Amino acid sequence: MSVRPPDPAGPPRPAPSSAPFTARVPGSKSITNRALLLAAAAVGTTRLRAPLVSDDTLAFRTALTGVGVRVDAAPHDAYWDVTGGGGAPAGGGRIWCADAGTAARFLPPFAAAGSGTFVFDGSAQLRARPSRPLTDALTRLGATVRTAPDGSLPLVVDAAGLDGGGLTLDGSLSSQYLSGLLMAAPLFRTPLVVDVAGLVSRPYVDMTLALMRHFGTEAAEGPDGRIEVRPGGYEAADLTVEPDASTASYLFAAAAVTGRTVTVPGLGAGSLQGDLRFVEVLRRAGARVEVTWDATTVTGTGRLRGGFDVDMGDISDTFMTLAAIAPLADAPVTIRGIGHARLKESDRIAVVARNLAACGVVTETGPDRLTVHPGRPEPALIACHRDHRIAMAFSVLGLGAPGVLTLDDPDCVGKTFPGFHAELNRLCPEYEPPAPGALATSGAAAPAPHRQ
Ligand SMILES: O=C(O)C1=C[C@@H](OP(=O)(O)O)[C@@H](O)[C@H](O)C1
Ligand SMILES: C=C(OP(=O)(O)O)C(=O)O
Repeated sequence: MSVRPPDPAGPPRPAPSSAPFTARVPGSKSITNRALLLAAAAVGTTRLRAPLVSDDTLAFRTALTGVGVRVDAAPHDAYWDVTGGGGAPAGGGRIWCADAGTAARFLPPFAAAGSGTFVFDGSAQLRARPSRPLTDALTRLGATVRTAPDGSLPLVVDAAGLDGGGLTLDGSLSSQYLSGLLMAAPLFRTPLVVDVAGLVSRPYVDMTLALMRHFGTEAAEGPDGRIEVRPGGYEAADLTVEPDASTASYLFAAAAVTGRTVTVPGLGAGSLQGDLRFVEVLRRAGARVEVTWDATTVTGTGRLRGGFDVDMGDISDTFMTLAAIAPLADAPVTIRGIGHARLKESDRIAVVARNLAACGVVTETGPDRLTVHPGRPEPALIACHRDHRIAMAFSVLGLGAPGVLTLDDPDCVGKTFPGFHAELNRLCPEYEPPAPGALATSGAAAPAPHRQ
């Protein structure tokens, strides 16, 4: 990736176009992977329109086809037809989760409700992420689960169906354990009642419950917060996947930083995704935001207002988008409630702080917070740590500080948005996408630095 610095000898760079830009944001990873699972468990064939096609969803789809689920893709992946088995998988298999947290947390409960021996593994990055709350919960429900000594991947599930019962679950590290258990629960022999403590990322659980309802199963949530799911299974139900709200955050932030107008159709007040609330944070930073039922538009001023403190615990995938552009604000910005973001593709608080420090920007961190001070970024090599969101967030910072930033691994965006660099270039022609294969991934042979 590269942003051409203005050439002092050349003609002045034209001001950013004020014409509204309609962004092409690919489908939601979280909706695609939930819908794949629910359709795989359902009776009948579900047409999943506009699915996300990226590393995480292809890993999830391959995992399901590997255990006997049929997925027929239309030309150019306009839709996937998923023919469910009307229950949990039988016969066992080896399941490669790659880097996908959703695969590692949603598929073991689904398998445990079936029969056979299932072996789950993933990349070194995924192995480093915690699974213990989920594997402990499955064991308490009667499953036979073997894990690495720290409770994480690789794990082996000897499945023979599951009874439900009462369960207390620690939700403070990730909400994905709860989502995985809830989606599998209609396939259990008896009702499951879950009492969850310290839940982070709550909007993702609401998305889980809404999609379960779409596929025909209603979970009951009591006033005490307990969630009950009765046996019953799922029915096929066609679905159009919304654009991904976390992905849209980079294009909205680019609008805020460069003074452009960006509209994302298909993503509005009717969205299932909590991460759309990121636009409220941009509003606090001075951008104009319009949310209709089915579209969202952000218009930037080219200047960012700081001096605020925001809890992003429910929408932590978007905290890096704010943190990376925060040096361009006129006063410090503090982001709180994001301790669990240390357990994702990278320790995101530490990695953001180190990359901002490399740019000469002052930050302060705590176990679950980050403060970013204003500063003009200096030339730096951004260490992505194979984290797609670090790469995308710092690319947007580069728009506000032309000529100074280099990503060590631009291709890691493929986890959720393979076309990211091309789309940012379509919005901001001054942004030069990296040439394919021009850069090595981190950890491989020394990358040829790519200047922004
Ligand atoms: O359920 C989901 O689809 C997700 C939940 C969130 O994880 P945590 O619950 O671990 O915060 C989010 O970060 C992840 O990208 C997707
Ligand atoms: C945390 C993320 O992914 P996952 O947990 O699904 O691997 C993410 O996409 O930012």
